[in-house]
Amino acid sequence: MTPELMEAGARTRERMAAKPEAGKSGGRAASYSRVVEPGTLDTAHGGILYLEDITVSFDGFRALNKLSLNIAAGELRCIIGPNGAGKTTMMDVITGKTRPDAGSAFFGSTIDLLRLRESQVASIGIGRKFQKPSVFEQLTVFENLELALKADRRPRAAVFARLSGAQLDRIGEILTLIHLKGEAQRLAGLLSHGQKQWLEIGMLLMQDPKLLLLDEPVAGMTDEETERTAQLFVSLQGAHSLVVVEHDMKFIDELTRDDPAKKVTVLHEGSVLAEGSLAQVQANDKVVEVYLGR
Ligand SMILES: Nc1ncnc2c1ncn2[C@@H]1O[C@H](COP(=O)(O)OP(=O)(O)OP(=O)(O)O)[C@@H](O)[C@H]1O
Repeated sequence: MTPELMEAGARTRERMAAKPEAGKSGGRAASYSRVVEPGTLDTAHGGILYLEDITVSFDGFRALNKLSLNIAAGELRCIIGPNGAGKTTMMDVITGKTRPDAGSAFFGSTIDLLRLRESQVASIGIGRKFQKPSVFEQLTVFENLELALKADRRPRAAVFARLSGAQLDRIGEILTLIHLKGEAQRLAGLLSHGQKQWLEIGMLLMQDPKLLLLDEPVAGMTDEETERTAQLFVSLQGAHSLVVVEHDMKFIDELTRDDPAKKVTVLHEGSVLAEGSLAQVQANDKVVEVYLGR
């Protein structure tokens, strides 16, 4: 092989390893290297979420200001930041609820999130948990999970359709994971606040999302429930990617305890102020000034 050919090959490999170009749809480089089904999640380059230079303005006020953030496949990323930092707006952009004025957002290398509607984002494997639990209080825990499995979301249709053995097994697994095995036949409305949060997380897991977005999941939980939730999330990393927005530093500490190098991102005024291990961001003067020192 000539040096020119080797050089050209190296350049092609570099291009293929690069993440998608900002603003372009579909990650052309990825399609050179292997066959990727349209709409299929491609994490071969290691990343599951790429936000680049996202800007969102509300009446001239920049809620997000050239925000860039990359999440690796299987990663559990904690996002902290003071009130108004842009955390919810960032989730809204990822899930198609808010369209940015500028920037790009890719799910894996090839799926351009900015071209999808909110309902499509949910169906490609991005699950979002809002702060307030929204379970069907008049149904049992089991029926809530059953409902989350079904395409037809009307409670009566879902409850009366027969479940396959595999589906029953899956519900059993999730019940164990969310610590509600003993409560399966209990009405969801009778659960504690923390248990309702777990049930809703279980309902998301029934859809087997690749990326879970969790907005202040432990707000209102007891210390014990918070610790169990941290254990649950840590057990999900790897098989799922998780982005956890949280104010509770004790919870962040519990989420990062298995790996002290685990990244924590601090948002401030719509941009990333700092990123690093929990110890690093806690020792960062800018972070102390805008957030932790308050
Ligand atoms: N629909 C909207 N119209 C106008 N301003 C908005 C809108 N949504 C958010 N904002 C503003 O954008 C900024 C970022 O808000 P956002 O809710 O994303 O912050 P946050 O980090 O989630 O805050 P919190 O921790 O309080 O939930 C805030 O100043 C907020 O007032």
